[in-house]
This record gives sequence, structure tokens and C-alpha cells, in this order.
Amino acid sequence: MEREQQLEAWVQQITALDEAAQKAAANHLDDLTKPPGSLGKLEELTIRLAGITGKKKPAFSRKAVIVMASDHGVVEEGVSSFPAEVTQQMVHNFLAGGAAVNVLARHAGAEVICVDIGVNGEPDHPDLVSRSVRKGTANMAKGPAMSREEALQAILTGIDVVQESVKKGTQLFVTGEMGIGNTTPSAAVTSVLTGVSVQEATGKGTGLDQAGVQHKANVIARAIELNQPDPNDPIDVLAKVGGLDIAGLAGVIIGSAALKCPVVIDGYISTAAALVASRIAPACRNYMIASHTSEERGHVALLQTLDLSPMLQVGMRLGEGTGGVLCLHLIEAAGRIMDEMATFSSAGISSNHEMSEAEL
Ligand SMILES: Cc1cc2ncn([C@H]3O[C@H](COP(=O)(O)O)[C@@H](O)[C@H]3O)c2cc1C
Ligand SMILES: O=C(O)c1cccnc1
Repeated sequence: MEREQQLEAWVQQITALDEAAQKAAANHLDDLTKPPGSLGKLEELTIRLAGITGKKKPAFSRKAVIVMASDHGVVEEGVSSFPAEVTQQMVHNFLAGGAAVNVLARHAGAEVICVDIGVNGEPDHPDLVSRSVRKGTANMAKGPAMSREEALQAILTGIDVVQESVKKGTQLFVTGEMGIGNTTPSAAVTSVLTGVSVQEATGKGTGLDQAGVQHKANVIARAIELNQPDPNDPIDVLAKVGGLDIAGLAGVIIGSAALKCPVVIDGYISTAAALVASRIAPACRNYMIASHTSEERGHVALLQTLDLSPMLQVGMRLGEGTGGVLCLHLIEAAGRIMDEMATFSSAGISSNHEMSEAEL
């Protein structure tokens, strides 16, 4: 089957959330010994997780963060404060268990799946998922980052990695990435798909100074001008000014939604991928849990466009899936509330249902 049709078949699998399960979860939350709604976003999260899984009290014993690693040709324009070889070096760090995401994933009981979807090198490790589409993108300031077929292949790879992991029992995914320079294609994708200016979408990434950010914005504006991505064709946008990591994550999100797994969205790059995914498959938006607000400029515009409200605001701007994995503690907490809290009747506490209309 053609790649475009394969993707369409996955998109067609994504259904609306289970309303009956959501209602059952909401009713149970209202029976618990607390004023209705008083657990705030934990309650909204619980209801959404019920809708995604179709279970009033979903449990996620097996969770995985998928770290899509790839290189970006545009780095030769001087858009990052770190050299491109750090991508491959960090891949080895993930596989050795020493990166921030490894520490936070261990703490949250999640597996780290590191995927080479386009590293410019020869990373090698028994635990590496080697699914390279090409060895880094081309420099988007000089031409398209990749072909449409390569973008489709990267999306389908993301779906495939999810499918393989679901077969092993994974029930919930977190998006993560590693790719020096990847805030540059993320900003390009953000500007094209949300309509905010390149300036508003461009931030300091790993730590550019003001002049560096201005230079980065100029490179992005040039790439958009040169390649003319079609804002109504998300795959065209990915191919011309995107990245293999972003495309792979769009696939992770579409695959998670198709297989009824919640997908926790990390920071700026992951949310750019989430917007691409939602433009390809609007129904996948409801399967996304926004974890945190990144400090990277443009993240808020992405979240607003997706109408997602993140759980955490902790000033992070790292990526890798770190903010997403941190949010797993809240998902676990929401589950414990549903499982362990007493109800008004079990604890013998008067609920406001017992008050008369006049008293209320
Ligand atoms: C050591 C190190 C570890 C990282 N982990 C995530 N990133 C993050 O920084 C990069 C994006 O920023 P920019 O577009 O400015 O290059 C990505 O690799 C992202 O995952 C890292 C960056 C570095 C240097
Ligand atoms: O929010 C992110 O994901 C991010 C921000 C800056 C650099 N790397 C990642």
C-alpha cells in the first residue's frame, strides 16, 4: 500500500472518546469525600483518561517515553548554541541511562525507548531502535528538509514503534526527542501552522543570546520564503521545514490515539509535532495530555492553537520527554484518588445532595 494510504488507514481508526466511561468517572469523582471539582485539573485528567481508555478507573502499569533522535541540516547555519555531534553523543547517554529523562523515567516507573530516526552518524547499541529514514535532514535554508515520502516514512515509523510497544503491553506513551537544532524546524512549523510570526515562534533553544535568536529567526524566515510550505498540507510543512524527529513524534501521537492510549506531550518540539498530528488527524487531539508549559518562546501559541491546558508550570526548557515524564506522577496520583478515596456513603459523611434547595 502507498504510504499516504497506510497513514490514512491509521487516521480512520481514531475514534471519539468514550462518553459513557467519562460520565461514570465524573459521577464517581462527585461521590468522593470532597467538594465537587475541588481536585481541579486532576479531575479533568481522570475524566479524560477514562474517555481515552473506555474504563472508569484506568490503570497504567506499563508506560514508555519514546525519544525520537535525529539531526538537522540547518544547524550549519549557526542556529544552535551546541554542535550537531551532541545528538549522537546524547543517544549514547540515553542508552547508558545517564540523561535527565532516564533519571525522571526511572523515578516515574517508565521505560525509555530511544529511536534513531535520522541521526547523522552510526549510533550502535543493543537497546537502540534503529529506524533511520536518512542521516539527518538537508539544510532547509537551502531547499526542502526532506522529501514528502521521507516525511511519510518517518510518521509511519513513529506509529510502528508505538504498535510494537503496545504489543509488549505498554498502555501509555510520553513524547520525547533529541536533535541539536530541532527548535528551529519546530519554530518554522509553529509559524506556518498557527499563523504567528516567525519572531513570536522563535526562542533561544539551548541558550542563544538575543543576537543569536534574531539570526535564527532570519534563517527560519528565509527557509519558509524559499520552500513555500502549504499551511493546509501538514505533510508538506514537515517535509519542507520540519524534522525527522518531529515527523516521528507526529506518528507516535497518531499511533497512540489509534490504539486508544493516552499520549503525554512534552515541550516545544513535541507540541509542534502534536499540532502536525492534529492537522493530519483532528480526532487525535483528545488523546493528548499536555504536561507542562516550556519556557521556549512560541510554546504557548502552540498550546492555545491545540486548546490544551498543561498540568505543570515548572520553568523547564529541556525536551527529551522530561516534562512529560514528570507529569506521570500526576497521572498516577489521579488513579490513586479514584481507587483509594472514600465515598460520602462509605465514610458516613453528609454530601451536599442531602441539603434542600432552600439551604443551597
Ligand atoms: C546536552 C544537551 C542535552 C539535551 N537534551 C535535550 N536537548 C534539547 O536541545 C535541543 C534543541 O535546542 P537547539 O535547537 O537550541 O539545538 C534538542 O536536542 C532538545 O532535545 C538537549 C541539548 C543539549 C545540548
Ligand atoms: O521545550 C522544549 O522541548 C525545548 C526547549 C528548548 C530546548 N529544547 C527543548
